[in-house]
Amino acid sequence: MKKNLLMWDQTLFRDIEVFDIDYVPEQFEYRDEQIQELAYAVRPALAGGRILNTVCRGVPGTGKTTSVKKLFEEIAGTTKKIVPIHINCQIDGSEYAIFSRIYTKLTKNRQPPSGTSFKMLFDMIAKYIENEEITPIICLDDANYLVYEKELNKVLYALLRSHETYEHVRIGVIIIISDPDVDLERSLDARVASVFRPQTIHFAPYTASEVAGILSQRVMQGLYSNVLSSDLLDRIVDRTMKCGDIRIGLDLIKRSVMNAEKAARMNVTDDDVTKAFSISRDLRLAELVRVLSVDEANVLFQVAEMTNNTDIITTKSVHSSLGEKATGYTRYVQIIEKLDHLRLVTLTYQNAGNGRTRIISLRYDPKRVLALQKNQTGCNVNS
Ligand SMILES: Nc1ncnc2c1ncn2[C@@H]1O[C@H](COP(=O)(O)OP(=O)(O)OP(=O)(O)O)[C@@H](O)[C@H]1O
Repeated sequence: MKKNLLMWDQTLFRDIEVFDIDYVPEQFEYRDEQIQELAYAVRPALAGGRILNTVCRGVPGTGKTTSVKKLFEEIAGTTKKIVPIHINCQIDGSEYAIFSRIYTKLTKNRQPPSGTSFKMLFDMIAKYIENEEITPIICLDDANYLVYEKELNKVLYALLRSHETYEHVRIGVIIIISDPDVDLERSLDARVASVFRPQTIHFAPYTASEVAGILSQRVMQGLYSNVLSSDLLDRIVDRTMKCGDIRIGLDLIKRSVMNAEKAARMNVTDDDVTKAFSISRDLRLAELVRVLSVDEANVLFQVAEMTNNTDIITTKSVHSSLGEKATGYTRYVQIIEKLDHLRLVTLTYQNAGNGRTRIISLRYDPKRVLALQKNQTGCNVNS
């Protein structure tokens, strides 16, 4: 015990921040083509023209956010006339939240006065853009959440048709979608589709050698030499490929090294990686649970509880067992469908006596879901 405490300040990390999920790496390989395409879409705005609206598609952890952030850094260093704004739609998931964020970012931290209606908020943003003579480029990251919440059309309509009311306002849009099941064309209604004809940039999953390249670069930057052997790094690459998300690899390295530090060892062992994996493999699950609203989380945890004890779980049985935590049935159905979109549960129809009943199956081990319930407040898998 004493030894561990004394050794604690002898860190094995050269720079622990390089393993953070939102870290933007200096060296960013394998995505030159996509960044070129993004730059090509934005370039007309430098000459006072229109931006080519763009959709970036690819499963989680394929470098979409980082590519856009790289482009945004470059724009910010080149001109003050184009103002890039990155919005995380997992956090800002409604039209009002998105436009408040745009206002706050444009005006550098001024909050819209409380009670401001959407129309007033939009007017303040448009006037600011006209007065400053700027062109904002809005990146709606993880816009699939807006599709689930049926907010995407409203947001795009307001952004793309703004110049009809405000002559000098031009807003460029970059959308990032990480859910391969979202059919964007079918999600757009006709009045939006008529003005939104984006180009699509595809981000394919990384190959094993690309994952190895990215992770070993991060190891060199973030760890002292010999902390992680090349054999163990290979094992981590292997697990990352099986999970299909590079972020799991980054998290796994960080946790494995923290395990070694806790045991006051100078290097990572096989056991450190195994232990770390039992947590890192749930990275995505934990991220999803963390951003659920209280009502959504209540439904998910209820499904997990019932999965532990019941064979067949139906939409009706979950709703009635929620007791005083239950919302109205219409809202409840929206929640269940959202959990299905997020691939936390699967919904299937079953023809039962008086009409069609939906069966809910949890996609994860219920114990692993319920474990997140305990640390739901402040449950941050990055720390
Ligand atoms: N080519 C790369 N080189 C170095 N690091 C990378 C590369 N691609 C991704 N990463 C790292 O992987 C992590 C995830 O990348 P990023 O957030 O850009 O993916 P994403 O496709 O936007 O994922 P999501 O859809 O979940 O938002 C980040 O920490 C990023 O730094």
